[in-house]
Amino acid sequence: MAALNISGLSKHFGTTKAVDSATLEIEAGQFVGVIGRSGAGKSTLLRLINRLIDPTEGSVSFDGVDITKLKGKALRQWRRDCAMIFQQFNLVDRLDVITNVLIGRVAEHSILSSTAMRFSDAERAMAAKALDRLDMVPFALQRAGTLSGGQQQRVAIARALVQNPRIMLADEPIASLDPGNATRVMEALRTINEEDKLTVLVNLHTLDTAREYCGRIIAMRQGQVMFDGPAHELTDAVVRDIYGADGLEDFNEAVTSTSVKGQEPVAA
Ligand SMILES: Nc1ncnc2c1ncn2[C@@H]1O[C@H](COP(=O)(O)OP(=O)(O)OP(=O)(O)O)[C@@H](O)[C@H]1O
Repeated sequence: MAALNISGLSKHFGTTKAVDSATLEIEAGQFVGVIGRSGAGKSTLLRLINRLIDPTEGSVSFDGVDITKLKGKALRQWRRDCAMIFQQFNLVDRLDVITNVLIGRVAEHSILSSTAMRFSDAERAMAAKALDRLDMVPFALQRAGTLSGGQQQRVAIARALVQNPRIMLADEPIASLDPGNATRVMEALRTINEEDKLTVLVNLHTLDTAREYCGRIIAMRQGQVMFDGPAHELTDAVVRDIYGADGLEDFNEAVTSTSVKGQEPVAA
């Protein structure tokens, strides 16, 4: 049985079908890229999986458990199992890096101990190990707000790792980064996928990145899954079929637009 089974999943916002009857099976340990233009439904799909939102129709199950039906403690446990990386990192700028990573452990604590930021030595060791995997130990005591975007995203990945997740979801994790930092973040996700055999589902605007890192690509358009297969099968011709003549240019434009935040694109 696949680790993640998505069946007839839909989410409507008024008349907008953000996700429209998606059916997907994702095996444990896969590195899956979800691509599509802005508004295609990629974020909504991830938010349905981690239960930030509830579906209009359909189900999502993980290892045979229907997570769309979870409530209370079981739902909180699922949110811990299902780590989420966001485009804007969501770190606490004024706190140092190691404390931001330890926030990934807060769900394991009582309200009192988490408010007081009391963490065990074992948890501190876990946070240090996660930072080490992301080459961020030298920054452990620096305030998160002083780091570059790429460094902040690596801290966010470390924070996700200390949750001991069973699946990692990343919603456009490199959309705000220059190409060099984008590569480091994607490499970090790849290493985690390979070493921990952790299933990674990552939303991407850029086709080239998806082809380079993701063994499997899911292409969405207007809420629907238009392609689901190995990266090498998503040829330029298939992209044109799905997205029309402008499809490739759109995705290439997305590559350029991610690289303009004050930095020149790095030559290939
Ligand atoms: N909370 C909401 N209320 C109303 N409409 C929404 C809401 N969330 C998403 N939508 C709509 O659902 C559609 C899919 O949005 P979604 O954010 O999932 O797309 P996306 O592919 O992730 O786009 P982007 O790359 O811009 O993040 C869009 O038309 C969007 O406007």
